[in-house]
Amino acid sequence: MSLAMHDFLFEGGRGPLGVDGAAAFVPTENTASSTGTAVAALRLEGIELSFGGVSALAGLDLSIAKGEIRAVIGPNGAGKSSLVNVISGLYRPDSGRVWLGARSFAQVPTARLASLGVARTFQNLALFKGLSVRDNIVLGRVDAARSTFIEQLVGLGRARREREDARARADAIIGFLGLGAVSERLVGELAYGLQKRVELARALVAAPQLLLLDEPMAGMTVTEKREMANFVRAARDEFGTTILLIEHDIGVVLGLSDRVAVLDYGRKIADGTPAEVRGDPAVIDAYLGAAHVAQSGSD
Ligand SMILES: Nc1ncnc2c1ncn2[C@@H]1O[C@H](COP(=O)(O)OP(=O)(O)OP(=O)(O)O)[C@@H](O)[C@H]1O
Repeated sequence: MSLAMHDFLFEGGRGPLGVDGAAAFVPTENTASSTGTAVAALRLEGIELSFGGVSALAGLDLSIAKGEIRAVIGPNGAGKSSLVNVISGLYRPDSGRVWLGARSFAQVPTARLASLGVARTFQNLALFKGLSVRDNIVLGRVDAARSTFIEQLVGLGRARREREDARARADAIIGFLGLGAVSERLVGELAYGLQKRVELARALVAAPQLLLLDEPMAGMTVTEKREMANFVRAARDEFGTTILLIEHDIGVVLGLSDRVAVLDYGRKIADGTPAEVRGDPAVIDAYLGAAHVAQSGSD
């Protein structure tokens, strides 16, 4: 991809999580490294969340550096989805804070996610099955539009420019993710693996700085998983997108991620590079032990 195309697609560094954008905010203590210089793209601080008597997240700390592919894994019920829902503001933690760049929240404002530079995909597809691939992807950009409802209704000025921009960006993402041949097809007619790719496209078209991928490879064939892993890596490499990956397929996670955090009963029991996590006895006990290996092998 040319630099011009990159700049066109992703306004890297100018958004709320970007280096330039960070200057617009009040200085904070949100540092990702011991040198105290880098601001993490995302940092969770002491997140507690429970449902009735059930603790879903128990004092969770987690940080993601800019441009990192960061996986969170763990057995069923470990708290992975709760984590994504806290980051995207669907759940308000009982205590703790979520830092997006230099801004911190007790509860992330879901309605402002796009303007905060955050996009997500869902465990179960959340696409409009009766619309074309292209229209679904355009809608991902429209979510990030700044024009008012009246401007959009009248279709003039800023709203018209945003619509043209959304179409152009959708075309570029369609090319980037190899969806050109199916761009006019209805999403509901596509194979499941392709639908998941459309969902990735819809998230990427908003030019997010932080992308939350909730089980992006669930239900895919081995080939589809490999393709999806390549696209996720390409998105990070080309656009510098920071990625939080929730995924059950350990092979995919270890091959794709820079760092892996392992949850069990809402607690982080390990955190490190794929090689470190793979050899951690606590992880082997809690998750990669014989029972879990057998179970994940049957997915
Ligand atoms: N909305 C909810 N209401 C009640 N309990 C919930 C809710 N969401 C999560 N929980 C509970 O919180 C705990 C963590 O669940 P969560 O879905 O976050 O785990 P998970 O790691 O995503 O699991 P899975 O891999 O099966 O999707 C579980 O005990 C679950 O039953």
